[in-house]
Amino acid sequence: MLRRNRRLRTNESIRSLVRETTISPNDFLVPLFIVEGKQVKEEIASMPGYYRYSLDLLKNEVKELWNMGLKSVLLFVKVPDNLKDNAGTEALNPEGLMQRAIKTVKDVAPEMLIMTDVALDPYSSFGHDGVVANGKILNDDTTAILAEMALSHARAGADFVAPSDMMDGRIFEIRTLLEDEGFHNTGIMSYSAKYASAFYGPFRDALDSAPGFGDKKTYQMDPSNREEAIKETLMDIEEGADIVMVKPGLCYLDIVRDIKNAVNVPVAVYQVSGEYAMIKAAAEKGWLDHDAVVLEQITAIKRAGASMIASYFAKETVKIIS
Ligand SMILES: NCc1[nH]cc(CCC(=O)O)c1CC(=O)O
Ligand SMILES: [Mg+2]
Repeated sequence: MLRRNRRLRTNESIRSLVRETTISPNDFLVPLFIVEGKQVKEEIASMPGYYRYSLDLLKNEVKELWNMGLKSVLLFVKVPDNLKDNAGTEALNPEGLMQRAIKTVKDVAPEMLIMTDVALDPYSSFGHDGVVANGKILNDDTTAILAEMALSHARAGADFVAPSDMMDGRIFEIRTLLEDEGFHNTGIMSYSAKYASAFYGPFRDALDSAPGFGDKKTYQMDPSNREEAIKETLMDIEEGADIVMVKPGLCYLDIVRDIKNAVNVPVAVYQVSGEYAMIKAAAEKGWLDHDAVVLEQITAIKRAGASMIASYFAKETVKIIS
Protein backbone atom coordinates (compact mmCIF):
# COMPACT_ATOMS: atom_id res chain seq x y z
CA MET A 1 0.00 0.00 0.00
CA LEU A 2 1.49 3.34 -1.05
CA ARG A 3 -1.35 5.42 0.32
CA ARG A 4 -2.77 5.01 3.82
CA ASN A 5 -5.53 7.49 4.57
CA ARG A 6 -5.45 6.73 8.27
CA ARG A 7 -2.08 8.52 8.63
CA LEU A 8 -4.00 11.80 8.60
CA ARG A 9 -6.27 10.58 11.42
CA THR A 10 -3.61 9.29 13.83
CA ASN A 11 -4.21 11.83 16.61
CA GLU A 12 -6.03 15.09 17.33
CA SER A 13 -3.02 17.21 16.33
CA ILE A 14 -2.92 15.89 12.78
CA ARG A 15 -6.72 15.77 12.57
CA SER A 16 -6.99 19.42 13.54
CA LEU A 17 -4.28 20.29 11.01
CA VAL A 18 -6.19 18.79 8.09
CA ARG A 19 -9.71 19.70 9.26
CA GLU A 20 -11.68 21.29 6.42
CA THR A 21 -14.51 22.87 8.38
CA THR A 22 -14.25 24.69 11.70
CA ILE A 23 -16.85 26.51 13.76
CA SER A 24 -16.43 29.84 15.52
CA PRO A 25 -18.74 32.46 17.09
CA ASN A 26 -18.53 34.35 13.77
CA ASP A 27 -20.71 31.70 12.14
CA PHE A 28 -23.89 32.51 14.03
CA LEU A 29 -27.00 34.61 13.95
CA VAL A 30 -28.77 34.34 17.29
CA PRO A 31 -32.58 34.28 17.10
CA LEU A 32 -34.19 36.16 20.01
CA PHE A 33 -37.86 36.04 21.03
CA ILE A 34 -39.19 39.18 22.67
CA VAL A 35 -42.38 39.80 24.66
CA GLU A 36 -44.07 42.74 26.36
CA GLY A 37 -43.83 43.04 30.12
CA LYS A 38 -41.20 43.38 32.84
CA GLN A 39 -38.85 40.79 34.30
CA VAL A 40 -40.19 38.17 31.89
CA LYS A 41 -37.97 35.23 30.98
CA GLU A 42 -40.31 32.42 30.01
CA GLU A 43 -39.21 29.08 28.68
CA ILE A 44 -40.86 27.95 25.44
CA ALA A 45 -42.55 24.62 26.18
CA SER A 46 -41.47 22.87 22.98
CA MET A 47 -38.00 24.48 23.05
CA PRO A 48 -36.47 23.53 26.42
CA GLY A 49 -33.66 25.90 27.38
CA TYR A 50 -34.90 28.64 25.04
CA TYR A 51 -36.75 31.70 26.30
CA ARG A 52 -38.85 34.72 25.49
CA TYR A 53 -37.50 37.91 27.08
CA SER A 54 -39.08 41.20 28.00
CA LEU A 55 -37.01 44.22 26.99
CA ASP A 56 -35.46 44.75 30.42
CA LEU A 57 -34.12 41.19 30.58
CA LEU A 58 -33.22 41.22 26.90
CA LYS A 59 -30.47 43.65 27.84
CA ASN A 60 -28.58 41.12 29.96
CA GLU A 61 -28.98 38.45 27.33
CA VAL A 62 -27.60 40.70 24.59
CA LYS A 63 -24.62 41.69 26.75
CA GLU A 64 -23.91 38.04 27.43
CA LEU A 65 -24.03 37.19 23.72
CA TRP A 66 -21.72 40.06 22.89
CA ASN A 67 -19.23 38.96 25.54
CA MET A 68 -19.26 35.44 24.08
CA GLY A 69 -18.30 36.81 20.66
CA LEU A 70 -21.80 36.42 19.22
CA LYS A 71 -22.17 39.60 17.21
CA SER A 72 -25.42 39.22 15.27
CA VAL A 73 -29.00 38.79 16.43
CA LEU A 74 -32.21 38.02 14.58
CA LEU A 75 -35.18 39.56 16.35
CA PHE A 76 -38.72 38.15 16.56
CA VAL A 77 -41.57 39.57 18.61
CA LYS A 78 -44.59 37.93 20.20
CA VAL A 79 -47.47 40.30 19.63
CA PRO A 80 -50.40 40.45 22.09
CA ASP A 81 -53.60 39.04 20.57
CA ASN A 82 -55.53 42.28 20.93
CA LEU A 83 -53.04 44.00 18.58
CA LYS A 84 -53.42 41.47 15.77
CA ASP A 85 -55.46 42.16 12.66
CA ASN A 86 -55.62 41.06 9.03
CA ALA A 87 -53.25 43.74 7.71
CA GLY A 88 -50.72 43.49 10.55
CA THR A 89 -51.25 47.18 11.34
CA GLU A 90 -49.25 46.99 14.57
CA ALA A 91 -46.13 46.03 12.59
CA LEU A 92 -45.86 49.64 11.39
CA ASN A 93 -46.19 51.21 14.84
CA PRO A 94 -43.00 53.27 15.36
CA GLU A 95 -43.34 52.52 19.09
CA GLY A 96 -44.14 48.82 18.54
CA LEU A 97 -42.32 46.04 20.37
CA MET A 98 -39.91 45.33 17.51
CA GLN A 99 -39.04 48.99 17.06
CA ARG A 100 -38.35 49.33 20.82
CA ALA A 101 -36.39 46.08 20.83
CA ILE A 102 -34.07 47.37 18.11
CA LYS A 103 -33.31 50.47 20.17
CA THR A 104 -32.83 48.41 23.32
CA VAL A 105 -30.24 46.17 21.67
CA LYS A 106 -28.38 49.15 20.21
CA ASP A 107 -28.34 50.82 23.63
CA VAL A 108 -26.59 47.95 25.36
CA ALA A 109 -24.43 46.71 22.47
CA PRO A 110 -23.98 49.43 19.84
CA GLU A 111 -21.88 47.20 17.60
CA MET A 112 -24.27 44.24 17.70
CA LEU A 113 -25.57 43.56 14.18
CA ILE A 114 -29.35 43.65 14.28
CA MET A 115 -31.42 41.72 11.80
CA THR A 116 -35.19 41.91 12.09
CA ASP A 117 -37.89 39.50 11.04
CA VAL A 118 -40.12 41.05 8.41
CA ALA A 119 -43.32 39.05 8.06
CA LEU A 120 -46.96 39.48 8.96
CA ASP A 121 -47.65 36.21 10.76
CA PRO A 122 -46.87 37.33 14.35
CA TYR A 123 -49.14 40.35 13.74
CA SER A 124 -51.84 38.58 11.71
CA SER A 125 -55.17 37.59 13.26
CA PHE A 126 -55.04 34.66 10.80
CA GLY A 127 -51.46 33.65 11.63
CA HIS A 128 -50.55 33.92 7.95
CA ASP A 129 -47.64 35.71 6.33
CA GLY A 130 -49.96 37.75 4.15
CA VAL A 131 -53.22 39.65 3.99
CA VAL A 132 -56.15 37.25 3.77
CA ALA A 133 -59.21 37.66 1.54
CA ASN A 134 -61.75 34.90 0.92
CA GLY A 135 -59.42 32.30 2.37
CA LYS A 136 -56.58 33.29 0.02
CA ILE A 137 -53.27 35.00 0.79
CA LEU A 138 -52.95 38.18 -1.29
CA ASN A 139 -49.48 38.73 -2.68
CA ASP A 140 -49.18 42.34 -3.78
CA ASP A 141 -51.18 43.87 -0.92
CA THR A 142 -48.80 42.03 1.39
CA THR A 143 -45.55 43.11 -0.23
CA ALA A 144 -46.58 46.76 0.04
CA ILE A 145 -47.02 46.31 3.80
CA LEU A 146 -43.76 44.36 4.14
CA ALA A 147 -41.87 47.22 2.49
CA GLU A 148 -43.36 49.68 5.00
CA MET A 149 -42.51 47.29 7.82
CA ALA A 150 -38.91 47.02 6.63
CA LEU A 151 -38.68 50.81 6.43
CA SER A 152 -40.03 51.11 9.96
CA HIS A 153 -37.33 48.70 11.20
CA ALA A 154 -34.65 50.60 9.30
CA ARG A 155 -35.81 53.86 10.89
CA ALA A 156 -35.60 52.26 14.33
CA GLY A 157 -31.99 51.26 13.63
CA ALA A 158 -32.03 47.76 12.13
CA ASP A 159 -28.88 46.92 10.17
CA PHE A 160 -30.53 44.22 8.08
CA VAL A 161 -34.14 43.36 7.44
CA ALA A 162 -34.96 39.70 6.97
CA PRO A 163 -38.19 39.00 5.10
CA SER A 164 -39.32 35.47 6.01
CA ASP A 165 -42.65 35.40 4.21
CA MET A 166 -42.06 34.03 0.65
CA MET A 167 -44.36 36.47 -1.17
CA ASP A 168 -43.23 37.10 -4.76
CA GLY A 169 -41.50 40.40 -5.48
CA ARG A 170 -41.07 41.55 -1.90
CA ILE A 171 -37.31 41.97 -2.11
CA PHE A 172 -37.73 44.42 -5.01
CA GLU A 173 -40.43 46.35 -3.13
CA ILE A 174 -38.39 46.52 0.05
CA ARG A 175 -35.13 47.49 -1.69
CA THR A 176 -36.88 50.18 -3.73
CA LEU A 177 -38.54 51.77 -0.72
CA LEU A 178 -35.34 51.66 1.36
CA GLU A 179 -33.43 53.33 -1.47
CA ASP A 180 -36.14 55.96 -1.97
CA GLU A 181 -36.06 56.79 1.74
CA GLY A 182 -32.26 57.02 1.91
CA PHE A 183 -31.56 53.73 3.69
CA HIS A 184 -28.88 52.74 1.18
CA ASN A 185 -26.87 50.77 3.73
CA THR A 186 -29.68 48.80 5.29
CA GLY A 187 -29.14 45.26 4.07
CA ILE A 188 -31.62 42.58 3.12
CA MET A 189 -31.25 38.95 4.14
CA SER A 190 -33.91 37.14 2.16
CA TYR A 191 -35.45 33.88 3.25
CA SER A 192 -35.25 32.99 -0.44
CA ALA A 193 -35.66 29.20 -0.38
CA LYS A 194 -37.99 28.63 2.53
CA TYR A 195 -39.83 25.34 2.50
CA ALA A 196 -43.31 24.53 3.80
CA SER A 197 -41.84 22.48 6.61
CA ALA A 198 -43.30 20.60 9.54
CA PHE A 199 -40.22 21.60 11.54
CA TYR A 200 -41.55 25.10 12.36
CA GLY A 201 -44.00 23.89 15.01
CA PRO A 202 -42.10 24.95 18.15
CA PHE A 203 -41.43 28.43 16.68
CA ARG A 204 -45.16 28.89 16.17
CA ASP A 205 -45.60 27.99 19.85
CA ALA A 206 -42.96 30.55 20.76
CA LEU A 207 -44.76 33.37 18.96
CA ASP A 208 -48.29 31.98 19.13
CA SER A 209 -48.34 32.37 15.34
CA ALA A 210 -49.72 29.08 14.01
CA PRO A 211 -51.95 29.60 10.95
CA GLY A 212 -55.60 29.83 11.99
CA PHE A 213 -56.74 28.02 8.83
CA GLY A 214 -55.09 25.95 6.13
CA ASP A 215 -51.32 25.80 5.74
CA LYS A 216 -48.53 27.81 4.13
CA LYS A 217 -48.13 25.70 0.99
CA THR A 218 -49.36 28.41 -1.39
CA TYR A 219 -46.33 30.55 -0.54
CA GLN A 220 -43.62 28.38 1.07
CA MET A 221 -41.86 25.85 -1.16
CA ASP A 222 -42.72 22.21 -1.71
CA PRO A 223 -40.07 20.07 0.06
CA SER A 224 -39.96 17.90 -3.09
CA ASN A 225 -38.42 20.65 -5.20
CA ARG A 226 -34.78 21.37 -5.85
CA GLU A 227 -34.51 23.33 -9.12
CA GLU A 228 -37.11 25.75 -7.82
CA ALA A 229 -34.84 26.75 -4.95
CA ILE A 230 -32.29 28.02 -7.42
CA LYS A 231 -34.94 29.97 -9.34
CA GLU A 232 -36.23 31.57 -6.13
CA THR A 233 -32.74 32.45 -4.95
CA LEU A 234 -31.50 33.93 -8.22
CA MET A 235 -34.64 36.09 -8.44
CA ASP A 236 -34.13 37.44 -4.93
CA ILE A 237 -30.54 38.34 -5.76
CA GLU A 238 -31.71 40.17 -8.91
CA GLU A 239 -34.24 42.01 -6.76
CA GLY A 240 -31.56 43.19 -4.36
CA ALA A 241 -30.96 40.59 -1.65
CA ASP A 242 -27.52 40.91 -0.01
CA ILE A 243 -27.72 37.55 1.75
CA VAL A 244 -29.92 34.60 0.74
CA MET A 245 -31.17 31.81 2.93
CA VAL A 246 -32.12 28.17 2.88
CA LYS A 247 -34.54 27.01 5.57
CA PRO A 248 -34.77 24.53 7.34
CA GLY A 249 -31.22 23.19 7.66
CA LEU A 250 -30.55 19.51 8.08
CA CYS A 251 -33.11 18.09 5.64
CA TYR A 252 -32.11 20.66 3.00
CA LEU A 253 -28.32 20.46 2.86
CA ASP A 254 -28.44 19.34 -0.79
CA ILE A 255 -30.20 22.64 -1.53
CA VAL A 256 -27.59 24.56 0.46
CA ARG A 257 -24.81 23.09 -1.66
CA ASP A 258 -26.69 23.67 -4.94
CA ILE A 259 -27.19 27.29 -4.02
CA LYS A 260 -23.67 27.77 -2.72
CA ASN A 261 -22.43 26.60 -6.13
CA ALA A 262 -24.89 28.76 -8.07
CA VAL A 263 -24.54 32.17 -6.40
CA ASN A 264 -21.86 34.61 -5.30
CA VAL A 265 -23.57 36.16 -2.30
CA PRO A 266 -23.38 34.78 1.25
CA VAL A 267 -25.75 31.90 1.95
CA ALA A 268 -27.40 31.72 5.36
CA VAL A 269 -28.99 28.57 6.74
CA TYR A 270 -31.68 28.51 9.41
CA GLN A 271 -31.47 25.49 11.69
CA VAL A 272 -35.10 25.74 12.77
CA SER A 273 -37.04 25.21 15.97
CA GLY A 274 -38.06 21.63 15.19
CA GLU A 275 -34.43 20.68 14.62
CA TYR A 276 -33.62 22.15 18.02
CA ALA A 277 -36.54 20.36 19.68
CA MET A 278 -35.59 16.96 18.23
CA ILE A 279 -32.09 17.10 19.63
CA LYS A 280 -33.29 18.35 23.02
CA ALA A 281 -35.91 15.61 23.28
CA ALA A 282 -33.54 12.81 22.34
CA ALA A 283 -30.86 14.14 24.69
CA GLU A 284 -33.38 14.44 27.56
CA LYS A 285 -34.17 10.77 27.11
CA GLY A 286 -30.48 9.95 27.15
CA TRP A 287 -30.67 8.57 23.62
CA LEU A 288 -28.13 10.95 22.04
CA ASP A 289 -25.02 12.76 23.21
CA HIS A 290 -26.32 16.34 23.13
CA ASP A 291 -23.08 18.28 22.64
CA ALA A 292 -21.62 15.88 20.10
CA VAL A 293 -24.81 15.90 18.01
CA VAL A 294 -25.10 19.69 18.15
CA LEU A 295 -21.55 20.18 16.96
CA GLU A 296 -21.93 17.54 14.24
CA GLN A 297 -25.07 19.18 12.86
CA ILE A 298 -23.67 22.70 12.94
CA THR A 299 -20.51 21.45 11.23
CA ALA A 300 -22.55 19.64 8.58
CA ILE A 301 -24.52 22.79 7.82
CA LYS A 302 -21.34 24.80 7.40
CA ARG A 303 -19.66 22.06 5.36
CA ALA A 304 -22.67 22.06 3.02
CA GLY A 305 -21.96 25.71 2.20
CA ALA A 306 -23.47 27.96 4.86
CA SER A 307 -21.70 31.27 5.36
CA MET A 308 -23.73 31.80 8.51
CA ILE A 309 -26.18 29.81 10.57
CA ALA A 310 -29.23 31.05 12.43
CA SER A 311 -29.37 28.61 15.32
CA TYR A 312 -30.94 28.23 18.75
CA PHE A 313 -27.75 26.34 19.61
CA ALA A 314 -25.50 29.39 19.02
CA LYS A 315 -24.64 29.96 22.68
CA GLU A 316 -24.33 26.28 23.51
CA THR A 317 -22.11 25.68 20.49
CA VAL A 318 -19.77 28.48 21.50
CA LYS A 319 -19.50 26.87 24.95
CA ILE A 320 -18.92 23.45 23.42
CA ILE A 321 -16.03 24.64 21.25
CA SER A 322 -14.35 26.83 23.83
N1 LIG B 1 -42.54 34.19 9.04
C1 LIG B 1 -42.68 33.02 9.77
C2 LIG B 1 -41.45 32.37 10.29
N2 LIG B 1 -40.25 32.96 10.46
C3 LIG B 1 -39.39 31.99 10.99
C4 LIG B 1 -40.11 30.80 11.13
C5 LIG B 1 -39.66 29.48 11.66
C6 LIG B 1 -38.38 29.43 12.42
C7 LIG B 1 -38.22 28.19 13.23
O1 LIG B 1 -39.00 27.22 13.14
O2 LIG B 1 -37.27 28.17 13.99
C8 LIG B 1 -41.39 31.02 10.68
C9 LIG B 1 -42.44 30.00 10.76
C10 LIG B 1 -43.37 29.86 9.66
O3 LIG B 1 -43.07 30.10 8.48
O4 LIG B 1 -44.52 29.49 9.95
MG1 LIG C 1 -39.38 34.23 -3.94
